[in-house]
Amino acid sequence: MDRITHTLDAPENLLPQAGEVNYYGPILSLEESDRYLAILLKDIAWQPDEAIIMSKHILTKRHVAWYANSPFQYTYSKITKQALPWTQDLLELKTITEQVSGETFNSCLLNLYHDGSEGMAWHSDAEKDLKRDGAIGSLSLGAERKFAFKHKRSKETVYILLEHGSLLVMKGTTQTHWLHRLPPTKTIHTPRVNLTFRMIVNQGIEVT
Ligand SMILES: O=C(O)CCC(=O)C(=O)O
Ligand SMILES: [Fe+2]
Repeated sequence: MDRITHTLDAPENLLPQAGEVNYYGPILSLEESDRYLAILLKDIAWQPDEAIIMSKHILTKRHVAWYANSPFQYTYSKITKQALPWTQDLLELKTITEQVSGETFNSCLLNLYHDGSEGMAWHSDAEKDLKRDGAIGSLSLGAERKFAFKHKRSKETVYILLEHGSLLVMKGTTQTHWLHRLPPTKTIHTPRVNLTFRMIVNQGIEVT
């Protein structure tokens, strides 16, 4: 598969206004997708996500992990996490995502949804440590799940199915004007791994 050609023909913007979301479909072969899914399920340092919501300490069923170029600290849902060094497989997936999207990333937040009962609520990824209007490259492996965008003011909603081995790129003012979520579903009984490649800019808090 000649992945580099994809940068020349970025797919149409899925959003009708105020942001840019490109869905490239599967960018890995089925064999590569199956292989990376099995490796990531086994090798990633998966842990429940922690958050402080309305003064309550929450541990999610969904598991997460955080990798980056250097041991950045990253604050997300009021909890500060420290990045782990890239594994070989994550670096390969980062390179592929960069080649296809034409973007550059220095970190990756991974999510493991064990089955359809786990999802992610409406949010936007606009934390202060993220590059403003920077691209987020979202690679999906495993169970095919529905993903939704909702415009913050008009409430207009856009849905997309995220296939095994596929890439979705969110950029421009998407995080300013749109929320996104992964709805839970009763019909999925197998795991999904999602990798969101990001660009962290607040290097002042990098731990060396
Ligand atoms: O699982 C997904 O596809 C999206 C995850 C997400 O939105 C995030 O990690 O911020
Ligand atoms: Fe997100």
